[in-house]
Amino acid sequence: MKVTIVGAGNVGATCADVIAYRGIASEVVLLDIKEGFAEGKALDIMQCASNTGFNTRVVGVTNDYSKTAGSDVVVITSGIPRKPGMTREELIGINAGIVKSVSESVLQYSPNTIIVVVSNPMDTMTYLALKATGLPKNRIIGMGGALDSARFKTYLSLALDKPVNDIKGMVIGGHGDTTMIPLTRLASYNGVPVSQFLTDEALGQVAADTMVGGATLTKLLGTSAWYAPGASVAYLVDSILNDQKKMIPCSVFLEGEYGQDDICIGVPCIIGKNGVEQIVDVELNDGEKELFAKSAAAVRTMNEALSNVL
Ligand SMILES: NC(=O)C1=CN([C@@H]2O[C@H](COP(=O)(O)OP(=O)(O)OC[C@H]3O[C@@H](n4cnc5c(N)ncnc54)[C@H](O)[C@@H]3O)[C@@H](O)[C@H]2O)C=CC1
Ligand SMILES: O=C([O-])CC(=O)C(=O)O
Repeated sequence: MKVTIVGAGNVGATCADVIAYRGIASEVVLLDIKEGFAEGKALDIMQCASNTGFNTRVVGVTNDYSKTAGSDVVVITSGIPRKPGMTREELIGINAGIVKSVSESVLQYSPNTIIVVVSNPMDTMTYLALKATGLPKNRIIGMGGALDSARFKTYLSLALDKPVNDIKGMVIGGHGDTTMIPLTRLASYNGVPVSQFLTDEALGQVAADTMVGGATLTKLLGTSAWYAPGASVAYLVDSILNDQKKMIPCSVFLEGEYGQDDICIGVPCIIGKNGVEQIVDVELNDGEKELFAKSAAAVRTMNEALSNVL
């Protein structure tokens, strides 16, 4: 199985590293516009193989899309990240043009591929990739919910002082500081609702920390995060390539689901070899429905800014 990752920066290279290390694909192509950069990252990752025990071939190329031909999955991480104090939405001016041209270029060589969009503002970039390529909606997947849910589970684990892998939880809605919706009501510690162990105040704090999870890291690091984002993309790619049919919140095109139309936004999906195989209809309560509608309204406003590229 072959995966191409466009953008060999922090997120793209980390994703390639996790995919190789875990043997998720037999070949990974890293592509970047910076001369020699992807080649260097690929070589560095390949030189881990004998000491960590993987056999994945990692190839780096400078803007040569012919080397990406026949990819089963293409991950788009190309574009600029935010700096402290910025929102993801402020990246649209530069990233929209990049995501549009990259998604068109990859399809020339991999017409049957599934595209995973990572570049921010991710929900709007996913919508742009879908509209620009005209691909069927099951083949365009925005990655944000897998990461936000990982952060949610991390903060729950810290608040509960329990192992993170005993905790289940999902974040839906937009991938923005104010648009994501951590589903605290449905989160559990080995099947037991976390509300049995945490006060409303503590749960509210977990939700608030989750929502600004990316901003917190951006402030600490001076640029946005990459370890958990790269691992979250690899987790999603694994579910596609190995047809795991995991339920993962992803930004996908809605046609009536969750009361929304003509928008890409995070909802729980079954992810397998066909990409988005099902949108799972979780019964939300009135408060959650209201938050989802507000989140969708904000994403829709952002999408209006695409009128000059679409
Ligand atoms: N959806 C999510 O959950 C997350 C999204 N992100 C987003 O991912 C994007 C990448 O973040 P980082 O890797 O930290 O940035 P980075 O700056 O480390 O890497 C971006 C790379 O894209 C390359 N690039 C730019 N234009 C290109 C083009 N036309 N073709 C090929 N490559 C091109 C640059 O040369 C650079 O190497 C940002 O937009 C960031 O906001 C980051 C983390 C999580
Ligand atoms: O915070 C950012 O800008 C990058 C991102 O989407 C994340 O880490 O969640």
